[in-house]
Amino acid sequence: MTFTERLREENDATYQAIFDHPYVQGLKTGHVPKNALVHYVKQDFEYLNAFMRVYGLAISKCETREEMSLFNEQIGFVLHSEIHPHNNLCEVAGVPYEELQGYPLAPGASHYISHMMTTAQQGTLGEIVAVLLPCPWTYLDIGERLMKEAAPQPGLHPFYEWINFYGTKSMEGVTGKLRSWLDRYAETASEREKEKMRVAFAKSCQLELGFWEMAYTVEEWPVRDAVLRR
Ligand SMILES: Cc1ncc(CN)c(N)n1
Repeated sequence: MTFTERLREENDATYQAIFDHPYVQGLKTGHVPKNALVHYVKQDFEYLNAFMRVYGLAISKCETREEMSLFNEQIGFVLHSEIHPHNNLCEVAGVPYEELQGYPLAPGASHYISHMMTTAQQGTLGEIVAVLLPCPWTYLDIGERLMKEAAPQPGLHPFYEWINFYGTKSMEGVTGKLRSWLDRYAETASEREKEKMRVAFAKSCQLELGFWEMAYTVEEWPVRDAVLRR
């Protein structure tokens, strides 16, 4: 069993809880409340900005051009492709995408971003890849399962574009590349470093689940106006 196969097995319960979450099930049935769609896009726009910053920090630790190119490509993917699923959610909500950008982070998004940033600043490249991998991998899992279970048709299912984006090839490429790099890093990592990778990966999986919950419950800070914008 490879290192990443083991990570997937160890976190299977979290993957399943993500798929069973009412937000994800709402994407399947075509019924997600408008305020949950809006909250998700506001928070995910900021999350993906942070994700690109983490790729930037990873590049600062790369030894080879091959590694630099991997992270550089992924920044391009987030910038130019991952806007499509956001646009789908905005269309269903009936709100222009531009109106949902630049909002303060809710607690769930803030926690996840802090976890990625701390790992990016303090960790090795292997730990950084481990902290990032659940992002594409859990969405690939959701997308593939929704493609099978909802079998959405263009023009008939409101979230067809979203499901089609994550359920087809787009996430497979990035997930496969990050997995093979992580397996490679794990081959030469010490037991202590591998343990840190396992913890970083598991925590990101949990925070993926927390992100859906944050969006579904439209989570805000307890005293909303007391929080600074960023
Ligand atoms: C929180 C989160 N996780 C994963 C993805 C898919 N890249 C996303 N857009 N947002």
